[in-house]
Amino acid sequence: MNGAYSADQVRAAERPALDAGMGAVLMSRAAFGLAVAVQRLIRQRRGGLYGARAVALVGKGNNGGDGLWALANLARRGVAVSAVLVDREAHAEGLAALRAAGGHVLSLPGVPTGREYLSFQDPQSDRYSRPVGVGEGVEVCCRADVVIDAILGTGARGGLRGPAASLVGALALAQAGQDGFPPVVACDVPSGVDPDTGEIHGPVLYAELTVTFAAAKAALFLPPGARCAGRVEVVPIGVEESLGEPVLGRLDAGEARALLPRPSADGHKYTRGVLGVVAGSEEYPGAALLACSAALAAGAGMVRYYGPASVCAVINAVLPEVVCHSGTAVPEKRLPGRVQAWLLGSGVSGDEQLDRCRAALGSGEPAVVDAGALDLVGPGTDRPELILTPHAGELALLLSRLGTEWNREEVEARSLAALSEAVESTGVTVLLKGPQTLVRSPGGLGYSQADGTPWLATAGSGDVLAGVLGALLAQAASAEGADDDGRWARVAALAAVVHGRAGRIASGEAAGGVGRPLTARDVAAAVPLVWDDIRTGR
Ligand SMILES: NC(=O)C1=CN([C@@H]2O[C@H](COP(=O)(O)OP(=O)(O)OC[C@H]3O[C@@H](n4cnc5c(N)ncnc54)[C@H](OP(=O)(O)O)[C@@H]3O)[C@@H](O)[C@H]2O)[C@@H](O)CC1
Ligand SMILES: Nc1ncnc2c1ncn2[C@@H]1O[C@H](COP(=O)(O)OP(=O)(O)O)[C@@H](O)[C@H]1O
Ligand SMILES: [K+]
Repeated sequence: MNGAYSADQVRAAERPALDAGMGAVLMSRAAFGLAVAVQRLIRQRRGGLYGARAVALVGKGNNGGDGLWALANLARRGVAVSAVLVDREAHAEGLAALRAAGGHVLSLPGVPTGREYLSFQDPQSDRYSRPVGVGEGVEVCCRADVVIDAILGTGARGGLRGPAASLVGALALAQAGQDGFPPVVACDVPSGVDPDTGEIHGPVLYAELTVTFAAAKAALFLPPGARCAGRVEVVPIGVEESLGEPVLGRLDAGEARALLPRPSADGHKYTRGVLGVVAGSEEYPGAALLACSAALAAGAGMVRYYGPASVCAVINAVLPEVVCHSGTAVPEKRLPGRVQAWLLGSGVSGDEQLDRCRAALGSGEPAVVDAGALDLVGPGTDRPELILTPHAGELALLLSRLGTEWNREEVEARSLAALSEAVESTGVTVLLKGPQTLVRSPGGLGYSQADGTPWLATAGSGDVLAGVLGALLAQAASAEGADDDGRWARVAALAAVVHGRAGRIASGEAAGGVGRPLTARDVAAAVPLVWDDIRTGR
């Protein structure tokens, strides 16, 4: 499984090699991987390396060291390279290598002393270091074919400070306002992003590519930092065996393919999983229709729908396969008919539908708890087999109801903290929807999936996800074995894969297209195609 690791885990994995005096070897592997990725990017854009310009923003630590060694490598291949030092120290060997390869060294003014244009403090080679102000630093970057962001890596604490913050702030403005701003390649993690939480404090550049070493850092899987990282390429440096368990997993195509349920030769509809759906209402019948069609499309053996007679009529006019029950729920009683799992809450409104949700929750089967039913889950519920599916706004409301005030923006800025708080307070599994879908269950491994497309941000898309997850949950609950602690988070992550890939099929991106608008119905219709699409393990 693809996994993401904390800075401490990566440091611990590197420790034996560092103790054995192999620090320079690890750095040369990292820098070589970075240089190769930058060369590829330059070739794609210009056809060749000769005459190309690369600039690296260089911090004081080993992240800056990687950037300096990578520039030296690029210089030997004909690229005109410059380092902009943003701190008053820099990795000494990396700097010497860059100078030996003919690279230029520029340094920002040292802000704290108040002395203007303080040149880089290196007595042996001062003459090679040209002081530049922030404005010139920006110009140098704008003229480059690629900008390497090597200010901070796993040693970052808090947002960028001092001269680095001034330069990156000005560059971020240029990047936001200028079409021709060169692509940024982040070294290990985008500087200014917390490597463990993905939180952003202060200015940050949006990378087209992040070249990360040994393994992805957690920030590359976590919003909002992950949105600054672009494509992520992992460069092995020889310490991977010592990494242990990741803090966040990500199902790849091969794993998802192995997990997708398939009927056994002697299976029947009940062994394939019966899903009970309490969704929609007279006000929002569409949510029920979308959830039921997605559940059928994701392979449920049977879908039973519970709701008002008028919604049953709408559903059966379009989906005759669905078995509808329009009787009202008797408090404290089970709803009629056996099911293996529930989908509750998408588009529900009114007391009758909420009573049905309560009855279903009381039955003890696993359940997807969406939208209107989220209010029924309280602190200390302690049922990992309940999977909540809020988006950021709904999670903020849930957390506020549980006792800590959050708003949507805060959840988006600190999504891992918000998710963890919800899981710890309720004791249930939570899937947080968004460009990266995050999943966590009590005590279990978390997942971050990024399989979709922004075209999925369309009304009803969440109802389709809930339907897919309900069907996969019913199939998982009816399957024998596989009753480990991680199964609820895993099935939720799998649903995010199916939903995301169905979105990419519906938008044309899975077939190599640039993307086109889609409707939630298109996504539901594409769900069965995921079983084919994923077979090649792409
Ligand atoms: N170890 C290895 O073998 C390998 C490591 N590798 C590479 O090393 C990177 C980790 O290097 P690192 O540990 O030197 O930390 P790094 O991220 O460069 O920060 C350096 C210094 O910056 C400072 N600083 C902190 N926060 C700040 C802020 N907000 N704003 C401004 N300054 C701030 C802080 O200094 P302080 O402020 O505490 O004096 C800190 O000490 C890793 O990401 C990878 O690229 C690879 O080559 C593979 C082999
Ligand atoms: N920018 C994006 N990139 C990829 N997927 C997205 C993006 N924005 C939203 N999504 C996905 O689209 C779905 C939207 O769900 P939701 O917000 O509940 O919509 P609705 O309530 O309209 O059904 C979620 O599965 C979410 O992960
Ligand atoms: K960096």
